[in-house]
Amino acid sequence: MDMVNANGEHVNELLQAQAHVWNHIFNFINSMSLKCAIDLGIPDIIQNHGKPMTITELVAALPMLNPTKACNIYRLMRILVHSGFFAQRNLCNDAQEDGYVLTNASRLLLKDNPLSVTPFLKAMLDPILTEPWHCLGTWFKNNDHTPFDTTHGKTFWDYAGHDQKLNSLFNEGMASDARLVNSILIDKCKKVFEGLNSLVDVGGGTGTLSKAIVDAFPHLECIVLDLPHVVANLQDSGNLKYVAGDMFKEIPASDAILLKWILHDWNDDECLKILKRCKEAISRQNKKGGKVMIIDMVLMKNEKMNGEAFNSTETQLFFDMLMMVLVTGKERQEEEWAKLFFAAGFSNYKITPILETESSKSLEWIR
Ligand SMILES: C[S@@+](CC[C@H](N)C(=O)[O-])C[C@H]1O[C@@H](n2cnc3c(N)ncnc32)[C@H](O)[C@@H]1O
Ligand SMILES: O=c1cc(-c2ccc(O)c(O)c2)oc2c(O)c(O)ccc12
Repeated sequence: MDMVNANGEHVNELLQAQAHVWNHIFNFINSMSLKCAIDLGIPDIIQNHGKPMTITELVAALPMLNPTKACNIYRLMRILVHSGFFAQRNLCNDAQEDGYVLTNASRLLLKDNPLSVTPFLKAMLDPILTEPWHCLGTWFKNNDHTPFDTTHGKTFWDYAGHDQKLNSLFNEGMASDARLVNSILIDKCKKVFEGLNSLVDVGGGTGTLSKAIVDAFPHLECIVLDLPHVVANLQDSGNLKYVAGDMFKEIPASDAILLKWILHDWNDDECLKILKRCKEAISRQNKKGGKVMIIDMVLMKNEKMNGEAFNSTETQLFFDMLMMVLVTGKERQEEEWAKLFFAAGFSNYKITPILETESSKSLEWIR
């Protein structure tokens, strides 16, 4: 029944609006509850238990747990069951107890899972990366390039270059996410690598994708170009070489260039500079031209955003805001990508969707 209050407002609509606001105020609690479970090592403890784990067994297995806090672990597990990171199974024992089990989501958080997203979670939820969100409003009124700059007084990249904790957290986070994409990428996009003799993975990080590529294409000479603090101490192996450099200054000559999650870090002018350096590198190697392979997100069209694809829309918009807060980048719709490519002098492009929230673009540049 739709009650109307003394002010003539529809109470149900008011309560729904308040619930919507509360949900958005407290959304961060899901992220921080998950981070707490990782900090306590709960997914691995349940995995190592080998069968559904009762709350009593879980509490007993938590290292360094202050006994006075033990009574609150069930509350943490309750919200994580609700958000789909754990489930409960009846043990069918005399006490008819329930035990916690992992779900597909928490299996991706196990330390030994090669596709583990835990490094990525730790990077994204580290205070260095979450603090800038408090400066977003201030940033809209100041002259800083990013809220990250407002918070830390330097760019995300400069900070990573001087803070080993952020550097390793971020590089491991990218590597863990890259592992998830690599197998899909090499299976689905094998053709783009065929016929190439050389490839530069620009901003290739610690080389997770490049290692997978040279394993799949042993004849390919591959260079990972990244900032000195990223590739320092990384050893060349076989036809994979690490080069410290700045993609805005020079990119080693090559048949092809790979840009995975690079251009979304940068504004349009910066992207044009990167793409022009890519063209120079290819032109030095092969006068007939070559290709730039871009693995990045293609934002869905506005009308689709308001349509059925709610979850992937929200993920895409999360990344777009992340790029606004941490770096000078943005996520782009196809029209925005096309405008960039043609402004950089490329003659055409082809988009090959890889994942629901991301697509790869293989740029063909013919002189
Ligand atoms: C979002 S990460 C992507 C890493 C990797 N391509 C991947 O997909 O996992 C962006 C990368 O660009 C690198 N980068 C930033 N500025 C750079 C520059 N001026 N020259 C070369 N690499 C740079 C960073 O160090 C980082 O490794
Ligand atoms: O937190 C980050 C996450 C990502 C990221 C991770 C998985 C994806 O599938 C993706 O498309 C982007 O990219 C970043 C980045 O590019 C930065 O420069 C700084 C931070 C991040």
